[in-house]
Amino acid sequence: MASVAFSDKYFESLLKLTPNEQSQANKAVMLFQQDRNHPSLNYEKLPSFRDDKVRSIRANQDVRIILAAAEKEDLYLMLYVNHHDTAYKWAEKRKIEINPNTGSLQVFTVEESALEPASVTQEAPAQPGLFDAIRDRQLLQLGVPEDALAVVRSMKIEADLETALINEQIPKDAHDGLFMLMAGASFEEAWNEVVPAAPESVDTEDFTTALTRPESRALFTVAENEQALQEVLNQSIEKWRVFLHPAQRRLAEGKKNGPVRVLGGAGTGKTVVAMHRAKWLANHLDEGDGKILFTTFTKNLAADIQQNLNKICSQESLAKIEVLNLDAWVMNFLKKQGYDYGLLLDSREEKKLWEQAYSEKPASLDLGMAFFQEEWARVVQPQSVGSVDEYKKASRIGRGTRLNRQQRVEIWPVFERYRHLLASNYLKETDDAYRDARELIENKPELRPDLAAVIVDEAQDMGSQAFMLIRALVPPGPNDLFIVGDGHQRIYGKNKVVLGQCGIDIRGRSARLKINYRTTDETRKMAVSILEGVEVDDLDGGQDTQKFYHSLMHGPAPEVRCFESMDQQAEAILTAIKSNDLTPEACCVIARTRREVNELKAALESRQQLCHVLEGQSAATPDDALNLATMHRVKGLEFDGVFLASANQGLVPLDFVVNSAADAVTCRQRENEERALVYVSLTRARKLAFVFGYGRMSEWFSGFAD
Ligand SMILES: Nc1ncnc2c1ncn2[C@@H]1O[C@H](COP(=O)(O)OP(=O)(O)OP(=O)(O)O)[C@@H](O)[C@H]1O
Repeated sequence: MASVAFSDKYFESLLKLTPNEQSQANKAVMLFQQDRNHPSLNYEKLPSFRDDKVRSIRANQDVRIILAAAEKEDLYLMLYVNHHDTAYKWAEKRKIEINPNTGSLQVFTVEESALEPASVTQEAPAQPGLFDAIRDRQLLQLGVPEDALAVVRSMKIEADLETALINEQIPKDAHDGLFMLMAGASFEEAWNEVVPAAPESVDTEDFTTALTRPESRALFTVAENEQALQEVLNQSIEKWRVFLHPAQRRLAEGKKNGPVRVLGGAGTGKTVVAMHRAKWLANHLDEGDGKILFTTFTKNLAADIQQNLNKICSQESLAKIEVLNLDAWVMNFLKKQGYDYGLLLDSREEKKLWEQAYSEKPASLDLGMAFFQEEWARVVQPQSVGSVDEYKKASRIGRGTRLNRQQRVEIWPVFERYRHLLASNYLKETDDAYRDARELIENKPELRPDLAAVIVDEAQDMGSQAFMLIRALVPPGPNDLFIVGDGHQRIYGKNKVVLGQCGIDIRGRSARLKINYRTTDETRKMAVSILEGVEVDDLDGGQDTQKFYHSLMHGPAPEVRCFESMDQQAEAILTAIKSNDLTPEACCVIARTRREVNELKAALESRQQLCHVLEGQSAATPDDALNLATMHRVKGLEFDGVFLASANQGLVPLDFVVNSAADAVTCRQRENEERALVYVSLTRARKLAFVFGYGRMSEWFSGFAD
């Protein structure tokens, strides 16, 4: 029986047809797989098609499917579907080839006269080309098809590269390398990134082998038999939409020799990769290997991930994956061992305990309560300091207030009292619970949960105790840990973790994702500019960078406006939703504090706008209701339209948080976290972002205001 493969473009075009036409197209493909010469299909090659392999079949009287045939291999690649004239026009200029250098399957347009590319700028001929410094041979090595060399050579400005991609004059995999060159990478850097496993030899007639390469699988889904074909056609729209980029696929699939760390800016598909990794592991685990724990920092994100996994995994795979935020996992585990403590999660209760402990402070030292809380969170807890002797020796690198040994001895009773208060109230901080669970497992290996692998999302918000526990959960070995995170999005005041110091050795197994699939480049740029100057870590003691982080989508730059009052701001939000053809339920109004969210809600409701505040694990947004949330709550989510609202002085950054820091170093850390919150908020936008304020606009946006 024939094998059928579908390109991403095929699904993209299929989704634009009516449901009836989609189902007719699906039926035609099913019939084609059984009997390609069935008379109703009218399988034919038109003389106007440039590529000899391109054919068409009928889905109904008007709709045509364009495909490429590798008849010797009984393999057919569905490329495009549309109404008759549009489909044929599309087919005329298409070429489908196996790239002789990279081995990937490429689909691209060849213009009538390749030397006269339609898309390039009309700049003066004297202007240098974007890729003048690169030889033809190098361009070919990066996967540029020979037929596209002329187009590449005629590119003068950044927009030319993008137009060529949009017009499909260069294949997607070749675009990646060209983009890196344009952004300043050397040829070697670009080549290592986009062709990390160059094939030794390529048979340009062997389509079956070409389809197995990650570069091709980023574009094609293969169905080898009838059942597989049914599955592909019946799968959810979400699945049709996401074709893993080769860089994502390489991470998600295959055996790894130990812990893997994946970094990447917002929207680069880290969670998607982590989910596909879970799926791959579940499909490749042997009987009796144990389960996969997929864990995150927040409960809400775990719930979202479970929902999305349900869409991409079979029931059998799902049964092998447990999705739970780490706090919940650790408390379940400890309760089963008879642990009698609750987690201290209520900040008011925490404050009460600190006020009592603070009474132990020596009168001779002028240190505020905030100092003790920070010292506890950044020194005592992460290093498991349990006695005054240990505290005398503890590392205080990065702390802004100096303390000599004698002073450490003098203030230790405050921490001792705090610990005592926790114990007498049957409370533990999360770090204590992580440590207790780890020690239990280390002392009694038979208690170690039956896990084959742990996948960690939002790793930047987890501290060293969390990672030491995670390390203890699975024995070191192949496929053990898969960790994804982004230091730019650290918003919960945690110390930077150094994985190597938690026994997690990621050397040689780390990667960085660079393409933002969610946000337009204009919004992304504004979000990144807020973080300018902030040093961001790579979770392992080094520095992260946003070099080559980009987005392929474009739109207007976020509109920044300051109004006279909250009321005017609310009115402007509603006007912007209407005038930009957005629906309220696909938008979110994001503010820094819960109180501000409530004020916005009142102002919007007084204008008869139904509102839906996202809190905890909220139910689905009702039709016509506008989402509202705090900056913390939108982590991991996405919306068509995002309103970063009440971006006023005093609120962004939140004065109270920044100014209550005990010293200059902590003050800077907190300000950086406030910047990260803005970065997270803006990068939730799929189509449009707005930054609105009233009274006095935040200084961070004064440069953008009109
Ligand atoms: N290869 C891809 N093709 C198309 N869409 C993709 C691809 N990878 C990811 N996406 C989409 O991009 C969006 C962002 O993905 P995801 O949430 O995994 O990113 P992330 O890096 O975890 O983001 P953040 O750190 O901001 O939460 C999602 O809508 C996802 O479906």
